[in-house]
Amino acid sequence: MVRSSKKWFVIINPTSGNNASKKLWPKIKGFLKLNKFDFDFAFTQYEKHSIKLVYMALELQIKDIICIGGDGTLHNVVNAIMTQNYFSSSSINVGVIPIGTGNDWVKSFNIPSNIESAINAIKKDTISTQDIGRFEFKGVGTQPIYFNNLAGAGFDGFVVSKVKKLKYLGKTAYLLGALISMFTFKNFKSNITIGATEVSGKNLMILIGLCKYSGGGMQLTHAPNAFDGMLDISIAQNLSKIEILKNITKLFNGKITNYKKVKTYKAATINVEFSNDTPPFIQTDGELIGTGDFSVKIIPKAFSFYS
Ligand SMILES: Nc1ncnc2c1ncn2[C@@H]1O[C@H](COP(=O)(O)OP(=O)(O)OP(=O)(O)O)[C@@H](O)[C@H]1O
Repeated sequence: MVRSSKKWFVIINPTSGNNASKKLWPKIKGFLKLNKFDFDFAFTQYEKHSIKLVYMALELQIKDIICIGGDGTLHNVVNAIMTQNYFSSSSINVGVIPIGTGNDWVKSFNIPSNIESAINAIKKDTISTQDIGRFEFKGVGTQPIYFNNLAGAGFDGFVVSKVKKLKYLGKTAYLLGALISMFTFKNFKSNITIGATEVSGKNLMILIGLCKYSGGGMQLTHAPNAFDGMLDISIAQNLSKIEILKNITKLFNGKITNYKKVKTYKAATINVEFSNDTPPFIQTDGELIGTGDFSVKIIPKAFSFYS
């Protein structure tokens, strides 16, 4: 049950799910009131605005946040939680009503996509606390970026750069993005250090996962576990276009990690240096973040959510 003294802050990204959040907000607001949630709310007005909104809620001592949007909105909420100085990150609790295009993170935890069921799940007051990835570009002095689902460099980042323009198509945007990218993407050279293991060579993509699904339901890492204090890493080596096409269904059923040119690892850290003149795109939780040499380390049990 929702504790009567609890105050909530609801963040709505009106653009997520092809503007579905905006359309559905009156209905969601009605359900929240019906279920006696005591809440304030705000719409995001620009990219990453949810970071400021979370800071604002925490300043008002509101530690229970409801995030209405897709993976990108949740990613920004997580980044706010990991960079604020008001409370320990794991003492802030986030409920998610998933109204995005991919909605990948919620799938790992069976958080319902139906609005009423998602609210009922939050009402149960059951909290889980998962690990978070801390991504940092090397030598450029930019702030770390935190991710709660998966980071990817190479083909994966390239697909995300294409998907942005295709999101009006809904979930098929990711598959179509992968097919389009296949023809133009070029494999890249890199030196990778995973824990104490060094791997050099030409690769299609490097995936660093915490949870099971990304790219609109693809399963690209071998044994992801968001609670084991480890990164679940896949390196897809020098696959040709034909090999990508032949294996495309395996991207969705989890069997891609059995393919001979896909190597999997578990480690608490990874360092990646690119030797191409044009290093590949990188994405975290489906958000394109740029390109360059980077490192990632795990932060165990840092993010709490209603499960
Ligand atoms: N008012 C706004 N105008 C434009 N962009 C916004 C606004 N508010 C948030 N955003 C941006 O919208 C982007 C996409 O949001 P989100 O990922 O939640 O939806 P989606 O792309 O439909 O879903 P998914 O990531 O699950 O496929 C995020 O990068 C976020 O920073």
